[in-house]
Order: sequence, then structure tokens, then C-alpha cells
Amino acid sequence: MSHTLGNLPQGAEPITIGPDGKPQVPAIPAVGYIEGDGTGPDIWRATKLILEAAVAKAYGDQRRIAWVELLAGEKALEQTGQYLPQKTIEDIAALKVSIKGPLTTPVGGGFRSLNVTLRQVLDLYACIRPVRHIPGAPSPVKRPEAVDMVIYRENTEDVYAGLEWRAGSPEAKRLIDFLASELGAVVDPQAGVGIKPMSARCTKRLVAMAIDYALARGRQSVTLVHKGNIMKFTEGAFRDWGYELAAEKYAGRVVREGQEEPGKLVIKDRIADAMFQQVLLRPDEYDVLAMPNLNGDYLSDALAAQVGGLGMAPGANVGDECAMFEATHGTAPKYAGQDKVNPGSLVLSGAMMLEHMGWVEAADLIPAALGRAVQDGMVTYDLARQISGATELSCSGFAQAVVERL
Ligand SMILES: NC(=O)C1=CN([C@@H]2O[C@H](COP(=O)(O)OP(=O)(O)OC[C@H]3O[C@@H](n4cnc5c(N)ncnc54)[C@H](OP(=O)(O)O)[C@@H]3O)[C@@H](O)[C@H]2O)C=CC1
Ligand SMILES: O=C(O)CCC(=O)C(=O)O
Ligand SMILES: [Mg+2]
Repeated sequence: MSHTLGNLPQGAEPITIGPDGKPQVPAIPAVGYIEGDGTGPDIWRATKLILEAAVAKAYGDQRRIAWVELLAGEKALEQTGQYLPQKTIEDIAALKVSIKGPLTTPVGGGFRSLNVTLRQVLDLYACIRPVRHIPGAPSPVKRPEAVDMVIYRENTEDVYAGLEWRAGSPEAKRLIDFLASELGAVVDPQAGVGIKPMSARCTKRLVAMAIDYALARGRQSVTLVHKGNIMKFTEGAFRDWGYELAAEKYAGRVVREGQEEPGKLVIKDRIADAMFQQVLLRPDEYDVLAMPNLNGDYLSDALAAQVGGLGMAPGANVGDECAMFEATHGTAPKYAGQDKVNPGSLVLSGAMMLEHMGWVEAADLIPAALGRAVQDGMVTYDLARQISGATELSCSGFAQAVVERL
């Protein structure tokens, strides 16, 4: 993209992408941020405080982040008259690394998801959500420490892409007529209709990213999670393309389940409904998970619950050049402006961002300090209500407690 960034903060330089596809990060990189709607501003303030303190602790005055605000959501509407200005999209692409708070999407009407739009137009095709228990965090399961999974969720296709038409609309009627006359498929003429696109190209690049990660980290398995018994040519094809890619691109380094060999990565698959009970009952058997968009959305929140809830679940949207880090949860609107919710999810997303930038010394400080705050019982309301004797802190109070433990 040939977009030029406007004035960067003093001393800041943009991140570029090296020939190896990895970010090349100057000492004072310009990094984009979107505050987000609802509780977004509260958790962003807390996150910024912790990220800056971790970078200062790790590198003194040798490195620092120069933040560049990018407008999206309600704040963008107020200031520019648009929910998602083109400039924001172009700046995210040019900056290469950014972090965002959650953005509101209305249910049943109104504009389409800004979050999904950003992922699609920037081709951030993998949504990566690691789910791991932080010792001391309360959990509804008996062995939360057994959960150590990384979700790779396809981020651009599936019913999530928003190709649908309202019941009774001329477009829905036209599509239903076409389905009947051309394909012999009977759909109630009054139905709303949606399309579920899934392609070999998007499936294979997602599964390749998951396998690359698993091989690089010495993980045990990659599980393809699909509903291919029912949706044979979309979710079933996801499974088949996943295995095909593994055999074509990773021959000799991967094996199928049942043919395990020492040192080789196991590729297996599970049907999505069964997978929800597997992760509860047999979490030790699952490691890296690759799945279509909607399955990934559902399983992310369910797995987050197993390790303490949505306040503890980080994530990233990653493409070939650009990456945008964001919490798994939404705007939690009933707590907006109360300085109340757990910023842990965005904070841990920020730690993922530092790791992506190669600033691992700073990245590693963050989960450790957050864990110490939790173990000391210094937590926000969501964890405090599950830990007897805990001290309930505000969102900013928790951020301060983490900074003190870096
Ligand atoms: N990527 C994004 O920007 C996303 C945006 N959204 C959008 O957010 C809006 C609200 O969605 P909703 O379905 O209510 O889901 P949310 O994830 O916003 O909130 C659901 C519940 O999860 C708990 N929760 C969420 N965040 C936190 C946190 N930081 N700390 C502690 N608890 C938390 C709260 O539970 P409790 O009530 O028990 O305290 C909250 O009521 C919608 O417009 C949706 O489209 C949703 C997901 C992702
Ligand atoms: O875009 C939205 O509003 C919801 C997105 C979501 O739930 C997710 O990506 O996990
Ligand atoms: Mg979700």
C-alpha cells in the first residue's frame, strides 16, 4: 500500500517488514492504537501504563513506544462523521503493528462489524488466541493448569463474513428464487438467507500458519476443528484441505493421529460439538487448534472461561505483513466508564504485541507480573467474586498493582 503516514511523534520511526517477513523495529517505533468503545478507554489506559512500564524496566531509556492514535468506532464518528475512516485502515497497514480496544457492533441491524471489516480489508487472516492458565486465577474446572492451547481462527471467510439478506427483502427473494429454479434447493420464501464461503486458499494459509507455529515451538499437535459431517463442502472441505496442506507442505515433519512417531507433529481433527466437551474433559490432549471463523469465535470465549474468564484472554489478528492485537472480549457496555473491568485481556494482547516486535524481555515481564498480582489476591471484580479474601481493585488500581510487580 503506498499510503504515507502523517507526522509521526518526535523521534519515532515506522516499523518495516524485513525480507524474512518479520518486523524490523527501531528503538522508538510508531505503534498504532484504537481506544475502543464502551470499556475500551478504561482498559486501554491500563494497558498503556503497563506496556510502557515493562519496556522501561527491560530497556531503560534505550527503547520506547511512540503511540499513534487511530480513530474507529464511536470516537471516530464524533470526530470525523464516520465509524471507520479510510485513513485508519491505511495507517494500520502502513504502521504494521497496532493494538485496539473492542468496538461495538449492533445486533440484528445497523452497520456491519468494524472488527470484522478491519480483519477483512487488511487481510489479517489469522486470529490467534492463546489460552493458558495463570496460576492463582480462579476457574470453574478442576485442572485449569491442563489448558494450554492456541487457537488459530480463520478470520476472513465463513458465515462471519456477513453475506446475508433480511427476510422478505427483494434480495432474499431473488436468491431464494434462484436457488429453487437453478439448483432445485427449497428454502422458505419468507426466510432470511446467508452465505457461508470457505476456500482452499484461505483455509490452507491459516492451517500453514498454525503448523509453522506448532513446529517452531515444539508443540505436540494441531487439531482441525470443524462441523464437516453436516456442512460437508465448507467445514468438511476445511478438514480435507487442512490435511492436504499438511501432507503437501510438511511431508516428513507431520503425521496423522494413530501413526505417531517421536519428534513429529500430529495432525488430527475433531467435530466441533464434540470438541467443546473434549476441551473440558481431556484438555491435556489438545495443543494448537485450527478452525473456521465461527467455530473459533465460540471456542475462544468458552476456553477463556476455563482459565478465569474473558478478562484474561488475549488475541491477535495477523496477516503476512500487518498485525493488530486485541482482546478476545467485547465492549462490556454495562461497565463503560466505571474503571471497573479487568484489563488483563488487552494487557496480555499487548505482551503478544511486544513479542511479535521482538521485544521479548519486556513481553516476558508482563504475564509474570500479572500472575503475581493475581496470586496476591489483588484483582478486579470478575476474579474477586470467585476468590474468597481477595482485594477488589478498579481497572486502573489493578494496572498499578501489576506495574508494582514488574
Ligand atoms: N473484537 C471486538 O471488538 C469485539 C466486540 N464485541 C462487541 O462488544 C459488544 C458487547 O458484546 P457482549 O456480547 O456483551 O460481550 P462482552 O465480551 O463485551 O461482554 C460479555 C461479558 O463478559 C464479561 N467481560 C467482558 N469483558 C470483560 C473484562 N474486560 N473484564 C471482566 N469481564 C469481562 C462480562 O461478564 P459479567 O457480566 O459476568 O461481568 C461481560 O458482561 C457487542 O457490540 C459486540 O459486538 C464483542 C466481542 C469482540
Ligand atoms: O465484531 C464483533 O462485534 C464481535 C467479534 C467477536 O466476537 C470476535 O471476534 O471474537
Ligand atoms: Mg467473540
